[in-house]
Formats: sequence, structure tokens, C-alpha cells
Amino acid sequence: MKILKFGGSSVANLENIRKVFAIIQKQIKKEEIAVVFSALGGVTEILLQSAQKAKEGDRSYIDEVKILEDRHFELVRQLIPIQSQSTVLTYVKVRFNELDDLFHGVYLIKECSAKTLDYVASFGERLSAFILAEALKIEELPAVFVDARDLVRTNNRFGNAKVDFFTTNDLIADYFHSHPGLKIITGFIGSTEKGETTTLGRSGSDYTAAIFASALNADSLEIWTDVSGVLTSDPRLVYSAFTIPQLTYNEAMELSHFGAKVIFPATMQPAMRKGIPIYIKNTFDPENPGTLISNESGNGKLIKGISSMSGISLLNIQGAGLIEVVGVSRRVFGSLADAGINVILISQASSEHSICIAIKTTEVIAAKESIEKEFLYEIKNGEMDPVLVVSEMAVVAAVGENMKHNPGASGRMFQALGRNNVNVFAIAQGSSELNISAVVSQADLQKALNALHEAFFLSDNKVLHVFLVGVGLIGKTLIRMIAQQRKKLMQENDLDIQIHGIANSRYMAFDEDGFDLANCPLPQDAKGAKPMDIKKFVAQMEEMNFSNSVFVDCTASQDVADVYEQVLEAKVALVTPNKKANSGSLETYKGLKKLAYKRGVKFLYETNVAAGLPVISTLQDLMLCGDKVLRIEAVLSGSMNFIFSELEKGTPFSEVVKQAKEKGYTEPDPRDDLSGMDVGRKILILGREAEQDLQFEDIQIQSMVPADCVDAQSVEEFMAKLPAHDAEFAHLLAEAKSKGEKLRFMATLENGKAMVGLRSIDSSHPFYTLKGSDNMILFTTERYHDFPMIIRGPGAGADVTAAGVFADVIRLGNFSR
Ligand SMILES: NC(=O)C1=CN([C@@H]2O[C@H](COP(=O)(O)OP(=O)(O)OC[C@H]3O[C@@H](n4cnc5c(N)ncnc54)[C@H](O)[C@@H]3O)[C@@H](O)[C@H]2O)C=CC1
Ligand SMILES: N[C@@H](CC=O)C(=O)O
Ligand code: NA
Repeated sequence: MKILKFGGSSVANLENIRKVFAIIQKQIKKEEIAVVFSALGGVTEILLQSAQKAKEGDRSYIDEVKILEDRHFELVRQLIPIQSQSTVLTYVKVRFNELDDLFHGVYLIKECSAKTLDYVASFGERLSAFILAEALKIEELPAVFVDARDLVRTNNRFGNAKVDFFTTNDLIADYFHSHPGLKIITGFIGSTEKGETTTLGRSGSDYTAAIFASALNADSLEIWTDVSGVLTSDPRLVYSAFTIPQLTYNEAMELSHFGAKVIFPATMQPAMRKGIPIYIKNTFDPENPGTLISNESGNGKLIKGISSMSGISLLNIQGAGLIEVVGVSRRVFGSLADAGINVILISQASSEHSICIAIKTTEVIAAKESIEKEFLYEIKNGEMDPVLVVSEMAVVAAVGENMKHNPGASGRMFQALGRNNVNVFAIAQGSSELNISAVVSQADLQKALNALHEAFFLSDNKVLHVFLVGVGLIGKTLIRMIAQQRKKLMQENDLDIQIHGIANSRYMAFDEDGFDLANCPLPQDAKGAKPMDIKKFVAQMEEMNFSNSVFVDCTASQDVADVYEQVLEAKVALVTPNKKANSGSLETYKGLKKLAYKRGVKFLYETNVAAGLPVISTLQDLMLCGDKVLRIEAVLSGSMNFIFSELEKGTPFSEVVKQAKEKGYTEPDPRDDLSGMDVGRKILILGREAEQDLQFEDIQIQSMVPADCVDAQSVEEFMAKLPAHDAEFAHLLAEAKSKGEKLRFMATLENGKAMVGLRSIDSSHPFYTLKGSDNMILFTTERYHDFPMIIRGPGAGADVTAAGVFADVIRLGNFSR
């Protein structure tokens, strides 16, 4: 025997009822079943509201009830052929006549007791079960309508009646024994010994189903609803939440306590006591296995679900006078109990200096008052502080029986929260080890849930949430690369990269779900685009509060570099090819590194020097292993190398500068390259990475920008002035050529002194053979002494740079697993 229960949403309309009937038809072929129905979706609420209106003398209840009546009539007409309708229509009409009389009575005497309300509510289930039983007969099933008031005996606590199981079990067993057929049972209702109608409280129809399952020693109980079982977390907050295949009764109770509304613990009790397996199934996706709740724990995951509760406040009761005083907690909790306040979570450190209590925010004023009244004397004497209240809090809880005797759950939980900058205000874990609860701020709730969900369930699949400032050449190329590689990264590296914020100098836009990267708009074309304001951009990123957030700066802007501190402070990782921050003051450089370390987030900038070539990371490795850099000699500018090597082909200087710009090698303003500033910044960064305390002023730089071009108002004006200088550069080249040499724009750093400028080098020099946008870096160190370590390859251009930025982003995915 199996009991099936269908909730209000499953029988809300004809379309849904057809699905329910298909499920019943399928199941009845396999085994004996009985079915419990709720009222049609929304009917109970309308009945109770109408009673309230009648009581208040508001005659609009008449219209409401009429609508209900029509809805039931309509359903009968839809479900049952005309020649068989009369019995059902009569039943429905008689019920509504009774309701009319009842409401009229309530209207006249302006009184509606809990007893009357129960009677009113009972019409919902009686109507639905009767109509559906008759409709099932039309489907040629041996349906028998069962009014549960005849079988479920309760006390007279109207609204939430207690079941007399002794009598009820006998009545049910006898009835089933003596009545064949497919029983169609009204959920939610029962009756007292005197025959007064009662209701079973919240989720009463589930309870009815469990009562019948228990009385009949059913093999299983199926609760059919509109979701596919109990989910790992609230799907409105955690998009990746999924159905938990199996739960123990205890786990289900813990999860539902925290708002997994699918099942209400009290209703499971009768089935639980008998160890009857309960399946939570989806009427609208019947093939989905849903969730099985039984004595078995199922899979070996450390936890089963992550629950939460919002609208929480913390009360902190503290004071020196509380230490080692016996009876403090009795008085605290006694006063709360007297005020009828439910305590949700308690935490007291063994120093006994404070007791921390979580309660519903709606009860906070009463709670504070009652405790302060109790401790009036102690507060007056300064032995205790006034009760401290922190509101706008939420509780997150990891739930699962496998945590028992299985170290690591709390470690994983708090590491995930900490890494994502979620501050924990209080913690509680009972010795049952079934649940670890943490109080966090309401603003952090969604991030906390997602971080925990990922840590416990998706540790194989990490999501990085990117906020990209600078959708220019490099930024656009980066987006394209992520779009192309995303599927592979997900499948083979369990890494998902989503972009949630984009900006250029004029516009910014955000997308909660992540932009469609294959068709990513430019910031100005995106939905909801706003004028760019870097402070607002960072504020929005913080407000979106994603776990594993990454700020990627693909601008060359100082304004953007100025927000790095705020970004790292918010525990958001940072990846950038922009050299401005690291080549700013030494204090800024050191401060950012220190801050990233302190906040436990990564700050990666491989592309600050030589684009995607592994220069920074290599140098960092050398330093970590205790090497010492003696000398750096390098060609660090892709555009400058291109310019001076292309010059050799006889192309005029102004023309090769134009080409370098078109090829995307130059800085947004090519004067940054020609002036040696860009190379200066790079050698400065390398020096700093080599642990030398260098300032920008320590670098001697030779500029290649002709004097009359320095102050050009725009890049265009600058470019226009260049042809006038072609002859000077042709002359420089001819001079070098005459000696069999080549021109290379290079940087050296030795003995704390850095120099940047144009040199003429002979064929014995390693830089002689460099071509195009090549960079080359020679590290002479204590360990690479006789022959330097050499890194060489293209050091500018959209692809190699964006790929370097991309690699840094991917690296983040590996760090925080
Ligand atoms: N192009 C290359 O080969 C390499 C470039 N880099 C660096 O990459 C960065 C970007 O270079 P490109 O993409 O070539 O430049 P770009 O000029 O094509 O793009 C820069 C983008 O930043 C935006 N932007 C500028 N100021 C901004 C602000 N205050 N707020 C928001 N957005 C702003 C611009 O609107 C533009 O979309 C630079 O820092 C550059 O030094 C690093 C290595 C190689
Ligand atoms: N403009 C630079 C590229 C970025 O660092 C160069 O030419 O090397
Ligand atoms: Na690099």
C-alpha cells in the first residue's frame, strides 16, 4: 500500500489535474494506493478571508464565495461528461448553500470562532476530494470518496487539533479493511468525538497522508508538489541548487526548520515513527526521482543542504559581573520565555563574559525589554551592559548527518565564508553534529549561501565572477577568448568564468546572471548602461556581493588604479595589465601587496611586463627561492622594438609608429612608448619585484618623442606632426648601419640604477636578432651567474596580452580551491 498526497498547486486547474490523474493511473497499475487531496490551489485562503470579511460586516464576501462556487462548477463541467454531472453538481451546490448560510450567520452575529473557521475551511478539501473522486470514476477507476472527518479523531483544539492516534488508527484500518476501492481522502480535516469538524494545522494535508500511511503500515508515502524534492539550498538565492536525492528524517527536519518549505517536520512524525519512506515528488516532472526521506542517509557527501533564515537579530548580553555567576542563563532564557520569545540560536564562549542569542527581528524590542527588566539591578550597578542588539542578520546552516565524527565540515564552512569576506557574528553547533549554524549579515546572505554551496557541493566546479573595467583592445580580446574557451574550462577544468560588470571610460553595465559572452555588448550598448563612474562601479560590484569576485582592469588609467585598495579590501581578487599602480609610489606598490596578503586575495599582474611572457612570475619564483638579481638587461617594449626593427626595412619612422599603433602594440597614447615612460615603468616594476626599493625618479630615461610633439593636444595631432621627423630617425639608423649595428630601445638595471634608452648594438649582442614586437629579458642572478636566464618572445599585441590576462584569471580559479 502506498499513500499519495497532492497539494493545492497540483490540483489548481484542469491542466494540472490531468497530470495528477496520469500519475494515479500509472501507479495504480503497479500497487494498491490511496490518495489524499488538498483543496484546489488558493481555496482555503479565500474561504478564511471570506469568513473574516463576513465577520467584519463586509458584504464583498458574497462575491468571493460566488467566484469560488463558479470555479468548482466549471471544474466539474470540464472533468465530467454532461450526463454524469448531476450528482457532483448537486453536491457542490449543496455545499455552497451551506456555506452561504454559514457566512450569513457569521455576518449577522459578527462572530467567527476557531471552531467555525475549521468548519468553513473543511469545505475546500471536501469539495476537491469529492469532485476528483467522481472524475476518477469517469476514468474507470474504482474511486471512493472518503471524508477524513469520519476516520481522523482529534481533540477540540480548533485550528491545530491533536490527533488521537489510538482511535484514528483503528478507524482507518477498519474502514480500509471493509471498503474496497481507490480511496480518495480529504486532507487537512478531522473531527472530535462529538463530530465537530477540526483542522490539523499547517501542512495539514501532508499530516493526513502521514496519518493514513502510519495507520495502514504503508510501504511508502509520496508527497506530490510543485518542486522536485528538497533542494540543496534556496533556488532563489543559489542558482546552482539541486535536488537532494536522499535525506534522513532528522536531516529533513533540520532543513525544513530553516525554511525548506517542501515539508513540515510535524507532519512527518507518524510516518517517521514507523520508518515509512517518504518521497517528495514533482507533479510537473513526474519522472524526476525527487527526494527520498527515510532512515537511510544515502550518499557520502559531508553535508546534505545549506539552509538559511532571514529577519534575524542578535542580542548580546555581556558584562564583567556575569563571569562565574550561577543562574545568569536561567534568568536570560526565563525572561525570554515569559515574554513568549522563541530563541533561534545560542552561543556562549567559555570565558562566560557574554551570551549571544539570535531571535526573530520582529521580537527584538520585547526581548531587549524583558532581559533588561530582569537584570535591572545588575545594569544599574554596571555589572552588566545594556543588551546590545545587532539587526539585519541572517542564519546560514550546513546540515547533514555525515558531519558526525567526520572532521572537516566546520573547517570547510568557515574557510569558504572567510575567503569570501563574509563576517561571521556568531556560531552554534550542537553535539548532535547535525547542523552548524553561523550568523552573518543579511547583506552577505546570498554570497554566503553560494560560497557554502560551492564549497560543499560544487568544489569540483568553481565559478569566477569577473568585473571588467576597460573594454578596449585587450578587454574585448579577453572577452572573446573567455567565450571561446569557456565550455572547455567547465568540462575539463571545472572552472566557470562569468562576467557580471563591464565598463569603458564612458559607460558601465552590469548583469546579475552574467553577460552572454558570445554576444557580449559593449558597455554603451548593454541593457541598463549607465555613465561610467569608477566609484559607483566598485560599489555596485560590492553590492552584488558574489563569491569569488575578480576585478580585471584593462585600462591604462590612474583613476582605476586608485581603487585597487578598495577592491582588495573587499576581498575581491585583482588581475591587471595596467602598470599604473605598480609603477606608482613605492608605498603604493608595497601597500597593495601587503593588503592582498592580509586579505587573503590574489593580485596578479603578469602582463605588466612583456605581456603574456612569463616574466613577473619567473622573477617571483627566483626571489621566493632565495636568488638575488644582480643585473637585468631587457628589451621591454613591443612597439619600440617593432618601430626600430621595421625602420631597418626602409619604412619612414612616422609610418612605422602608425603601424605599431594599428597593430595594437602601443599604449593608448603612443607617446607613452616613445617617451620611454612605458619601458621605465616596466623596469621599475621588475626592480621592485627583485626586492629593490626603487622609485620612478631613480630611473634615467631617454625620450624618443621629438620636442615639438610632446605637447600635442591629441594623439591625432601628435601623429600628424611625426613625418617632419622621419629624416632624423633615418639618420640615426644610417649611423648604426654604417657600424654594422642595430638600434634597440632597452633598459638595464644594475647596482640599484636603472637606465632606459636607445642603444646601437653589434651582432654579438643577444638583442641583435630581435624582430617585430619581440621582447627579451636577461636576468643575471647569483644562481644564473655565468650565463643569464633569458626570456624572449612577442611582448605586445592584443592576443598575447589578453591571453596573459586570461591565464592570470584562470590561475585564480586554482588558488582558491
Ligand atoms: N596593447 C598591448 O599590447 C598591451 C597592453 N597592456 C596594457 O593593457 C591596458 C589596455 O590596453 P589597450 O587595450 O591596448 O588599450 P585601449 O585604449 O584599447 O583600451 C583601454 C580601455 O580602457 C577604457 N578606459 C580608459 N580609462 C578608463 C576609466 N577611467 N574607466 C573605465 N575605462 C577606462 C577605455 O575606454 C578603453 O575601453 C593598458 O594598461 C596597457 O598598458 C599591457 C601589455 C600589452
Ligand atoms: N605598449 C607596450 C605594450 C604594453 O605593455 C609595448 O609596446 O610593449
Ligand atoms: Na609578462
